[in-house]
Amino acid sequence: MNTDLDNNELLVIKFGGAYLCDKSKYQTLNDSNIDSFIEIIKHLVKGRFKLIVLHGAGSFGHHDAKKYKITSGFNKGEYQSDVGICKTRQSVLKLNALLISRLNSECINAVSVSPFDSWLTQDNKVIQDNCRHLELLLSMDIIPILHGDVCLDTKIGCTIISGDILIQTICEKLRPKRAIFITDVNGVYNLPPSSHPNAKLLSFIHLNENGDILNEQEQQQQQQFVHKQDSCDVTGGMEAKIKSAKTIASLYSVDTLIIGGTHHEIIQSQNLIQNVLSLERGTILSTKQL
Ligand SMILES: Nc1ncnc2c1ncn2[C@@H]1O[C@H](COP(=O)(O)OP(=O)(O)OP(=O)(O)O)[C@@H](O)[C@H]1O
Ligand SMILES: C=C(C)CCOP(=O)(O)O
Repeated sequence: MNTDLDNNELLVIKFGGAYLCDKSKYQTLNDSNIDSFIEIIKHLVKGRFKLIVLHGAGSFGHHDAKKYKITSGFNKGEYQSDVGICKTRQSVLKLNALLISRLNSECINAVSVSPFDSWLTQDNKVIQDNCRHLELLLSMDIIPILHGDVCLDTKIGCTIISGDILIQTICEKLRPKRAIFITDVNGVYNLPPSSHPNAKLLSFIHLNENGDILNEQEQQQQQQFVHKQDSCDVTGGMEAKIKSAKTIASLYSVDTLIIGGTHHEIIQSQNLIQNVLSLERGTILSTKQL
């Protein structure tokens, strides 16, 4: 079967758990943002983009993973990791099944491609992925839906693999036109926006090939970008997202956008980058001078 991809049509898009859920309340959805999730995907499909979609776990996963210390590795006696693995997976699969059933009911062909069965890490480094499955599904016009998940680890037994890490490997292997992170804030701010009402949105983070920030002001502010999250999160929050976005943009030369899910019109537009810059909504990370 011919699976040659026109990478110019491929978007890899991660919907954050903070956007889809209320992260502070166990297994609680954000219903209006789930409606928007469906609308955004519908429009992108209509716009003839090929899509790989990922979603975070939000309050369907982080709470269980934290309680059973899944990121500390397998320890049945001390952490009850055996119980924790089952509970965490049950939680995140609940969210995944719900999103897919909503998509399917809108006649969007989307299937679950859980990382748990096919990805492996060694001491938290990815050593096996399912990108070949993703390519085959794309050639069949089926949208693969991945999610942050429990991952078996050949050294420590088990860990959590975030959607922010999955998207890195996917971009490395499939080199899409663009990677998009959708979350509950407008983009990356110079200061944590929840505790700094006057924080400034950074529209463009210019990087060199090593992932170093080139714009002077943004470089100076780098240390202040993030703070410890208030919400329940085991995968590093915004800090991990910025790190992942920097890797994707610099090492794999894929222009990357971090944006709030309320900006539908921008996410769906063909002229995405220009709109983000001119309307000052969202943050673009790129090695090019845009
Ligand atoms: N400098 C910053 N710029 C933007 N957001 C920030 C910054 N520092 C901290 N944050 C916080 O990061 C949060 C989003 O990160 P988080 O990891 O929770 O998102 P997510 O990817 O949507 O969730 P999940 O990890 O469950 O998939 C925002 O709610 C925001 O308050
Ligand atoms: C906590 C679990 C199960 C996955 C976390 O994935 P993320 O929300 O994408 O960071």
